[in-house]
Amino acid sequence: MAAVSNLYQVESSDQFKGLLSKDLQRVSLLYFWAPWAEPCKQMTEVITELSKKYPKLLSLQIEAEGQSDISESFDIESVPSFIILRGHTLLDRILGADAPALAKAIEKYVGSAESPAPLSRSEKSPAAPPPAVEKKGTPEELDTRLRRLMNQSRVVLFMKGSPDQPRCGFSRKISDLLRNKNIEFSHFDILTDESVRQGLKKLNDWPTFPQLIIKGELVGGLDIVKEMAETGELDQLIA
Ligand SMILES: N[C@@H](CCC(=O)N[C@@H](CS)C(=O)NCC(=O)O)C(=O)O
Repeated sequence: MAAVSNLYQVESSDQFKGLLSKDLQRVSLLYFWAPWAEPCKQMTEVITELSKKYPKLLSLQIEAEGQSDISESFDIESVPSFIILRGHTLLDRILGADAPALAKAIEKYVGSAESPAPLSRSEKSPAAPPPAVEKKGTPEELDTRLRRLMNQSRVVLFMKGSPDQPRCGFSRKISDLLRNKNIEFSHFDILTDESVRQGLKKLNDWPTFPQLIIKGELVGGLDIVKEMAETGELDQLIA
C-alpha cells in the first residue's frame, strides 16, 4: 500500500504528543486498533481512504495494547475505537466498526472545508456492531434478567465482543483459554447492553470484564481463571 502523508503509525507517547501539538487547529482522527481484531482490518482500509480524501485531516493509528498509556488517557475500552480531536479538544468518539458514522463525523468536522467526494466502497462496507442499549426496568426485573443470563448454560462468559470477534485483549485471552481447554461455554457481549454491563458489576461485586460464570456463580476475570487453569482448579470446578 502506498504511504499516505497525513496518516501515521504512532510508536510512542512522545511522537503522539509531538504530532498533535504541531497545529492546534488541525482535526485529528485517533484510530485505536489491535492486530487480532478482525473488524480492524476493514477499518484500516477505511482510515486510509479517509486520509486520502481529506488531506487536512491528521490520522493516527494507535495499537491499543502496545500504546497503553495513550489508550488509558482516552479511556479506550474496546477496539476498534475512534476519537476525533481539534488540537487537544475532544470533538467526537465513535465505537466499533461503524464506517458510515465515522465518515459522517469526519465530513462534519473537516469536510465542509474540503468539499469531499462521494464515499468510496470501502467506507460503506464493514458491518457495525449493534449500538449498546439500556433496557429500562425495575431493579428486581434487572436482577431476574441477570440471574437468568448467568444461568443460561453451565459456563457463561460475559465479555466484550464475541469469541470469534473479541473487542478487548482480556476477553480474547479468556475465550482462547476456554477454547484451548475444550470447555463448552456460551457468551454474552456486554458492549451491546449497558444495563447488563453495569448491573453485573454490582451484582457480582466485580468491576471489570471478562466475568466467567460457572454454575450460576462468578469465578473471576482473566487473571483468576488463568491461575485456576494452571493449578487444575478450573477442571475440577467444571467436572
Ligand atoms: N485484570 C482483569 C482485567 C480486566 C479489565 O481490566 N477489564 C477492563 C477493560 S476491558 C474493564 O472491563 N473495564 C470496565 C468496563 O469496561 O466496563 C482481569 O483479570 O480480568
